[in-house]
Amino acid sequence: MSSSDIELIEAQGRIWSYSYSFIINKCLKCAIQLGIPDVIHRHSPGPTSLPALASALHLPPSKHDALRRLMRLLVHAAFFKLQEAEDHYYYSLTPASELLLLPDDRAEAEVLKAPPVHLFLGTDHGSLSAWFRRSDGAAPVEAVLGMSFWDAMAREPSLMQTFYGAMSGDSKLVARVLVSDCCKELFRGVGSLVDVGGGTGTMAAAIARAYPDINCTVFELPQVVPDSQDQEAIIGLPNLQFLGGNMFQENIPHGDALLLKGRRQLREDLEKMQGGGTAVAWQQREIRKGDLDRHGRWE
Ligand SMILES: C[S@@+](CC[C@H](N)C(=O)[O-])C[C@H]1O[C@@H](n2cnc3c(N)ncnc32)[C@H](O)[C@@H]1O
Repeated sequence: MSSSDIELIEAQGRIWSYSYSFIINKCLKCAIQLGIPDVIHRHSPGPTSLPALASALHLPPSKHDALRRLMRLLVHAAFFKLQEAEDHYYYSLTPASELLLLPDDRAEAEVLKAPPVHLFLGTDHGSLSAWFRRSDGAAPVEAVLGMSFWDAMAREPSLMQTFYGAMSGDSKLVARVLVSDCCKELFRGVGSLVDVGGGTGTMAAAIARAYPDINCTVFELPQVVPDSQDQEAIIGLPNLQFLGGNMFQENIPHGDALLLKGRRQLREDLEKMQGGGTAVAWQQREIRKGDLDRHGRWE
């Protein structure tokens, strides 16, 4: 085989691989909808055999082999662990599938929560090629919904509750690391902090609680900001307040530190928009979740 053939085979494989990458998304959604993580969890501490899994899921025998294949793919994607013994398959959870357990089954239900996967898995975001042909400035999701994602969500209270609940769960985990001793240095000299797009205030509340001398502000879309009585009831910290506003239309309040959790692109957009001379000075300290991911510590 010539070297150009090898290149062609590799190129073909790449196309197949990316064309089929939607399968993992579909299989993950399917596993969540069938309740596979919860069934395996209830069988623990031992792993769950394939027949036990199929029977607990009430699947017809004609689908047992398809279940084995579904699990094989999800094992490959590290959502489950596989043990094989005497031609039998046994499955157990991994940290990723533990996060997918229903709240009642989750050991740390209050602390950990999966990202709102069901909102995104299998979602039809419309045709990206059609979006490229549009001359207006709408984001792809706006082109499909006819409004921003946030406005669409504001019309569906249950969706809002799910989304912000999940974001808050995610923040609890990150906040636990952020206020631990290893990150103390980050807060030295900070007298005020603004959590931009800070959701329902979980992260800012954790910081305000750990550092009573830091004055924390959550800057959020007005529809997300709880009313003042609720703020008192939910959080009740003297050094934490909410401010409603749109960061793309209004100045972000001044703070010694700006927190943009895990939002690199947003940070770049804001840098462009704010230019110089506004409330935000970008030499101010930032706390970025991505930095923790890359280096295992905060910069
Ligand atoms: C992905 S969520 C992150 C929430 C929170 N920072 C966290 O990490 O859990 C993005 C947040 O940005 C807020 N947001 C979106 N557009 C905004 C805007 N124009 N001005 C202020 N906040 C905005 C949303 O309401 C949402 O809470």
